[in-house]
Amino acid sequence: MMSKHPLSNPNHCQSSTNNRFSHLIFLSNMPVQTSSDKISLQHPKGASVEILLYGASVVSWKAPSPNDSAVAERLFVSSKASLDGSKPVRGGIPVVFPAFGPPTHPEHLQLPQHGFARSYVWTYDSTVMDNEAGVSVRLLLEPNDEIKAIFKKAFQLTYVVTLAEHQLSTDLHVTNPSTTEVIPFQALFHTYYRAPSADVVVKSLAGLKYIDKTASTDAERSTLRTETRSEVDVKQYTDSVYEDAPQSYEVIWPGDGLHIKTKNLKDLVVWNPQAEAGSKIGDMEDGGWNNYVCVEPGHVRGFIELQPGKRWIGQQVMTVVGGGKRSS
Ligand SMILES: O=P(O)(O)OC[C@H]1O[C@@H](O)[C@H](O)[C@@H](O)[C@@H]1O
Repeated sequence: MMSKHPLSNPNHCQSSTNNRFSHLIFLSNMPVQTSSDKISLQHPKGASVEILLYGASVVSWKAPSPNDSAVAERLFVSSKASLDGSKPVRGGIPVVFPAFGPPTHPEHLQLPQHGFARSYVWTYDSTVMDNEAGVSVRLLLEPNDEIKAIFKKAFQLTYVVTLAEHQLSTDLHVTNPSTTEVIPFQALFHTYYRAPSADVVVKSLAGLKYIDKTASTDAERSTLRTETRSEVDVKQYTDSVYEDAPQSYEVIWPGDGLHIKTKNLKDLVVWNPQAEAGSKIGDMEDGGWNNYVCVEPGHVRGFIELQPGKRWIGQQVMTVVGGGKRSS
């Protein structure tokens, strides 16, 4: 019996659908395609997603606008990004775990910047949902010998990517299989939205405390400031970490926009290097900073201490609202 709405039931698979017509439609559209290095999801109303197994990196999200149904790419990936697994992808949605930025926790000191989740090959686990409401897949990352050499904790990471008509959700599940040890970690979705950086603003940050990582001294970088702007722009080099944020934001520019909702991701990073810092990034295309804003929900101020046997889930839900339509 199908008692739940399909989107609320992640175990509702194509094989269990009782609608033989939608089954036929989905078979002909091939909603989930997997290859040795990539997973592609296709929604019948035109949206699509591509996920590299390397880093579980979402490298494309195309979705129609509710205004005019025109399907457009919603994410920015630098034309100089390496997509061959040789380094983390410059763009899309890299997964940051278990450390944000240069590692600071004593148990993270051997980790690279932003941790290791974005630079190892994940495995495709299953298709968790495949119906008219959405298409969803699950990927897994468990410790391999290289990870064990730099991070001593047992863990399992599960990543669920769900595509709906105007919406993309990413859920990171961190499981602690140990019976004795705690896992200290930070996590963040490093989402690069394709948007004109001269015009885009991020709303719902006024009144929040934040640190400004562009400041020139350590003392200034760690000073807690208060955001006074109701619309935060990135016309200048911006690298701000907001804490205890409302977990509901708008990223808007003339004619288009997105709404972002998160769970268990109390902090928000807004980053755009502009030419000042962007020209020093080797895999950033020339002028690439004009074409995106990173709005990155995470838990990065302080650490989550995941107790033995427990699971933590962090989620971001991104919805295209188009121009002229704003959530309240
Ligand atoms: O070059 P990376 O490691 O992908 O990091 C890019 C940026 O990522 C942001 O999340 C950080 O706040 C910035 O400080 C950093 O420069």
